[in-house]
Amino acid sequence: MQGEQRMEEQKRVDRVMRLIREQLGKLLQSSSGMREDIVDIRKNFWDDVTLNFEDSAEAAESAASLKQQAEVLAEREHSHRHAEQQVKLLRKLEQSPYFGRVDFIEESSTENEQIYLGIGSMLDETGSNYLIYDWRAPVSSLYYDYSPGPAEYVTPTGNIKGDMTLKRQYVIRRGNIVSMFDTGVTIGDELLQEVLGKQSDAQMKSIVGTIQREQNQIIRNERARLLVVQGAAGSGKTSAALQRVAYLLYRYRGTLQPDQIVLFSPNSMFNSYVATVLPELGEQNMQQTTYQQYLEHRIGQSFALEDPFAQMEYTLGAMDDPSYETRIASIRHKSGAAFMKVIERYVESLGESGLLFKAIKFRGRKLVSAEAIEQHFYSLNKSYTVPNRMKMVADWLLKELTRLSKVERKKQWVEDEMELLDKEAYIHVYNELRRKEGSSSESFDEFDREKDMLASMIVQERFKRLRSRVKKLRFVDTQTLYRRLYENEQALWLEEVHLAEWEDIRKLTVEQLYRGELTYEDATPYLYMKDLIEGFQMNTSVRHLFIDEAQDYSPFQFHYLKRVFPMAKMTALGDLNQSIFAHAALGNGFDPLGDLYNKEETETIVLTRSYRSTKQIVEFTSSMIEGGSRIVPFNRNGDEPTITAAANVEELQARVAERIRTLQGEGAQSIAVICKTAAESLAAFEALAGVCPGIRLVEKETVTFENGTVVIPSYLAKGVEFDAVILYNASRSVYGKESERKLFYTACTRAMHELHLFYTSEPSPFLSHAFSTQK
Ligand SMILES: Nc1ncnc2c1ncn2[C@@H]1O[C@H](COP(=O)(O)OP(=O)(O)OP(=O)(O)O)[C@@H](O)[C@H]1O
Repeated sequence: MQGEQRMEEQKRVDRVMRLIREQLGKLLQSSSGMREDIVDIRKNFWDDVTLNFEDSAEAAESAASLKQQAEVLAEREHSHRHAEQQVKLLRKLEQSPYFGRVDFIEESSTENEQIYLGIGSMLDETGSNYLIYDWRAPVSSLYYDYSPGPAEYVTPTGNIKGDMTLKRQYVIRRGNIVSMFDTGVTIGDELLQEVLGKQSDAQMKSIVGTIQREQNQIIRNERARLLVVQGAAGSGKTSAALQRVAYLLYRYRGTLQPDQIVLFSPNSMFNSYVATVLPELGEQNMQQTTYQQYLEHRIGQSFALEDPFAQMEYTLGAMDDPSYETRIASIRHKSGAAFMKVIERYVESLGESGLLFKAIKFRGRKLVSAEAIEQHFYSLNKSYTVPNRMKMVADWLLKELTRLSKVERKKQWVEDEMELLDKEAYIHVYNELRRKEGSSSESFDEFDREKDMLASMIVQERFKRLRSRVKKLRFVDTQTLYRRLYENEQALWLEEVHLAEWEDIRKLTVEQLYRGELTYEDATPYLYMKDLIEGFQMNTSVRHLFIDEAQDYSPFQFHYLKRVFPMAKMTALGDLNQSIFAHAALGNGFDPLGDLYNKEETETIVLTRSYRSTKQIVEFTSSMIEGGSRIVPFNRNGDEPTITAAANVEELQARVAERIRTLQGEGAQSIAVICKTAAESLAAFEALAGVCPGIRLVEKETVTFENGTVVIPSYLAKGVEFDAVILYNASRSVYGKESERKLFYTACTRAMHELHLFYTSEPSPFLSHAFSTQK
């Protein structure tokens, strides 16, 4: 029976493969025809339109002809792009046409329909029956959500109920069924076993064939304004997020463009790590960025801006700094949503008095003084908001500039510059005058008017920068205003800051700001203040915001993002056990998303099954954290993690090098030596480079993720995985403080198949459980 079924299925695969090849052949032929057409049209574009501008009727006809030709070209280009996408999809289907099947009898029918699922849809030769359904089609969710038995799926027009009579999975390679099995459980473990047992790629994998039920809920969620995914390390949060992007682009094709989806990822290297997953699914990529990139874009050159990794290096390594405790308190305080209130009150008070402006200067002279701007601002009706008044000030300044530019034209410097003008400028002015006055006049004041015009041209050119600065509201002194927030010790806006450390935080911040430094914890509050004064720079075109590693964002940052992207639904994916930033490191109840949206708009999905690591590694790592017993390992066995003691650093390095060579010898594709900080990484790299050829150092500037052997600081390894992880120095002296527990856990959970830890003198206390179970 089994054999017969398999033969039947193979026959179907053969038929589908034949059709794929036929369709591919036809498409290639017609698409090459289309390409030639396009090249032809582009080449002969101007020959095929009739251009005649003699009178208005002729000109209108020319315009129509031009438009028509452009439309033909656009239409061909569109069809060609579509054909190309279709070719790409068929090429992928040719590798493996489908991975699953469900048989389903709808409640109102007796027909047992067979639904085959693949990475894209395909119709039969009649064009009316689906041979393969796209995995994102409504009916396909049956496969992910149910076992055989009563089942239903959601369509845009309502729910369809029925009975699933069969669920089958396939592994098909180049047109041959390699394996096939019927499954009772949601998605059979056998296939997952096979997928997870593989070596890691340099890029993230697409998981369409083995998406789990809980993951499917994330992927297809359409209701929630805020979808929170709290999932254990390696539970597929990032994977599900990427499939969700693909799903949304499919579900809303035609209305949702890839650039209306933004993914905030933990670092630039991570972008290259996930970059290829979506094209793999046949989609163009969404926009990817990091929070730091956004800050840099907004803050520009105004300050020397610290990045989150520099902040992390400080919190991990600068315990000897006398201001250390103050800085940590400062980070915590400025990360909270309550601090937003302080800034709001401050800006409110600025509406009454205290705003600071910069004079508009030109050639070393003040054109409009700061006092004049201030006076104008406060003369405006106070019932207008601060940003509205700011806009009015800008309009007033632009008018002032127009007036002042006329005065400026008479200045000697203009005369001087005129002498230096080249011939083209003169010709240009001459022609302009002719154009304005018609060809007739050769009047006596010609020379004066030419001079006037040249002067106006020179001044206008130089005033351009001033105007653009005014339009950007650069006349507001936001840098000093931010410092003032801290300078005044008894200010009203600080009323609610009941913090023992506040006095020290205040002083420390003022010092930093005097030095022109803006710390990472100050960056978002600064922007918030700036936006409250100048008006929010909102992005209303983005419809979906994905925040990966959400636990690394502060509540303040989340509220801020919500304001910047007011039209976007938010999907926040995180693991509180991997909260490695100082603002969260100690608070176990830390919940950055607490009150972002109200309850009706928020949905939370918890993932507890961990797919990345072997059972042994999951059991080992989950013993390090509170609530770790809730993490369910996927049933995939491997070697126990090892913990090796070394007498001193030299021996530790020799042992690590030996382990690397063994792993390389065993064929591990990706090996990471994870260190705590950048400084430790550099030292490790220098010690290992001579003895482990090909080893590379990953730094925060590294932008591409590649396979091989790397030395990497813990916080850059976030979100990424490796076949084997070596924890370079798991000594108590390195990971001893409670606040380092989550960092340690994050580092260890990067391992897929093997985990090896090394230490000198005393092991980290986070390993105590591992030791007690070893004995
Ligand atoms: N349904 C699935 N089928 C096959 N592989 C899966 C599935 N879900 C997750 N994986 C694999 O598990 C690994 C971990 O997934 P992913 O990186 O998305 O997890 P994560 O929750 O974002 O992890 P972390 O928080 O630790 O960075 C990846 O190799 C991914 O391909």
